[in-house]
Amino acid sequence: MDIQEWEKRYSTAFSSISDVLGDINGIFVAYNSNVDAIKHVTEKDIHKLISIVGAKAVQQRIAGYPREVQDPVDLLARLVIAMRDGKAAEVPTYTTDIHQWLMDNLVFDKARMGGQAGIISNLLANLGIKNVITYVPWLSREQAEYFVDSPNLKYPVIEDGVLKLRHPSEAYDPDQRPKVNWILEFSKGTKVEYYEDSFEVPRDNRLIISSRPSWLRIDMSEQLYDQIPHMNGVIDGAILAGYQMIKEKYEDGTTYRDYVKKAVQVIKRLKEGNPDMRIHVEFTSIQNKVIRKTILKDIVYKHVSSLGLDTVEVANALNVLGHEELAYAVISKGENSISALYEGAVKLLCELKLERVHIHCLGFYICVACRDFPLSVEEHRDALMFSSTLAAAQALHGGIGSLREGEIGLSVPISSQGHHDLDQLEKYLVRRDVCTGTEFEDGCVCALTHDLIVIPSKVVPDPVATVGIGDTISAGAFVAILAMLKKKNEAN
Ligand SMILES: Nc1ncnc2c1ncn2[C@@H]1O[C@H](COP(=O)(O)O)[C@@H](O)[C@H]1O
Ligand SMILES: O=P(O)(O)OC[C@H]1O[C@](O)(COP(=O)(O)O)[C@@H](O)[C@@H]1O
Ligand SMILES: [Mg+2]
Repeated sequence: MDIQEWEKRYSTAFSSISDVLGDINGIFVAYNSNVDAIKHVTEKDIHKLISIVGAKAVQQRIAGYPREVQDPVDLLARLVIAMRDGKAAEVPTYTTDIHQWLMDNLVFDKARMGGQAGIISNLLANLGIKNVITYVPWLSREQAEYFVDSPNLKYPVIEDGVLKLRHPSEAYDPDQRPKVNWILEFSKGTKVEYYEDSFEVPRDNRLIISSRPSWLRIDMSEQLYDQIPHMNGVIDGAILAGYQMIKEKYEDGTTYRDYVKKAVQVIKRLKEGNPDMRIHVEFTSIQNKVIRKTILKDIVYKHVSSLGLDTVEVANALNVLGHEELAYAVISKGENSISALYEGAVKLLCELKLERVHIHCLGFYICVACRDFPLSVEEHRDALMFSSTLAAAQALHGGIGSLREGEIGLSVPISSQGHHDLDQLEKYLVRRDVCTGTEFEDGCVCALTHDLIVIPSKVVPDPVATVGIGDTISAGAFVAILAMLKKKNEAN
């Protein structure tokens, strides 16, 4: 299908999804909200930082590929790697010294709502979903201020043993400290020269320095846990994220197993009374492989319906599931990478017993779904086009204040590179008899064991920021799916 025809489909999809979004009763979103301190790193900034810590030290540390930021050299090593590859990355830091060092040497441009759950909660409230029940285990006064001031955004509290839904500004813990992450955004074309090396940044992206203070827990009080089923009348689905925060061992003797068990119990409670409740997990960068594997095998497997990820995250997931070669093919830039992404998506769908896997890339999205999912491939495709429109609006303006503002994304052209990249996948699938070229043409393929939906996506050449676009895509598509399911159920 040519780009113009795709553009027409985009407009129709956006309006048909907009018409049904109001049918959703509500959605539960947990766990990670934080404050993002965003800094756009210029050539001058990066050279200044490298000269402070020493170019030779950075060069040596790059070889060690630090998976945690313990000092400024680790930080610079990971920043140079992310800028050199143009890849998104998130690295944890367990010390407040890094925050202080960045404050002293860089100073952020702006502070915004951060964390998948925080970003998604605000987005869905702004899109007008009737009840967005957001939950963060560390709701500080400062954090509460970053939630949109809207009556449909609610926080669960227990008052006299009864579940009440209040705005976060009426529910925060005054003794709780805020969690602040640093987002170091960089632009395509930025030139970096250091030691004996030099390069030009190939793509707009960012490095996230995720603060992990010792009080951080993916958890909820016993009382709230008991009351979860009372939310079931209000919500049609849940979006869960933030499991990357789980640590192998805690100072109090507990381990990741305790928190994984609790996380699974929460999902079970959410499904009590409504076993068909759909749960989406938004994946992210997880440096610790034990935790990454456990999240996939113990939380996602069998308990979750839908998974959203970017390219690097697909490779990371495949890697810990024992598909190292495929993981390597996914991140290699060659012609095989799009077919590897598709094969990877199918592996995740089958091995994790999911209903849908949505991979968002720059220029196209790939979604695989199980054959018996109660929506047609065309409906899945509408959800993807709706989400790509929102992503374009997010990249254009850095936020979406209403469904109307989301619609602005329609003015962003579909990526011709993404459209072209899909040709590689078509050739691969036709060669393997998965489908014919005609079947692939409109992005809807019914393969033997799964459905495959692909779309070329809209790409903003100079995004305001890249952080949070993936969350917007996955949440947008997932609520579109929930809305269409709701409509269908009501009609039956
Ligand atoms: N400039 C962009 N325009 C539209 N969409 C974009 C742009 N840059 C990135 N994206 C999309 O966002 C995800 C990033 O996902 P994360 O989970 O935040 O890494 C990327 O895959 C693109 O689909
Ligand atoms: O692991 P943490 O500390 O929750 O950090 C999550 C980080 O990811 C983000 O939610 C962004 O998500 P994406 O990487 O999907 O864009 C940031 O806002 C936040 O700082
Ligand atoms: Mg993401």
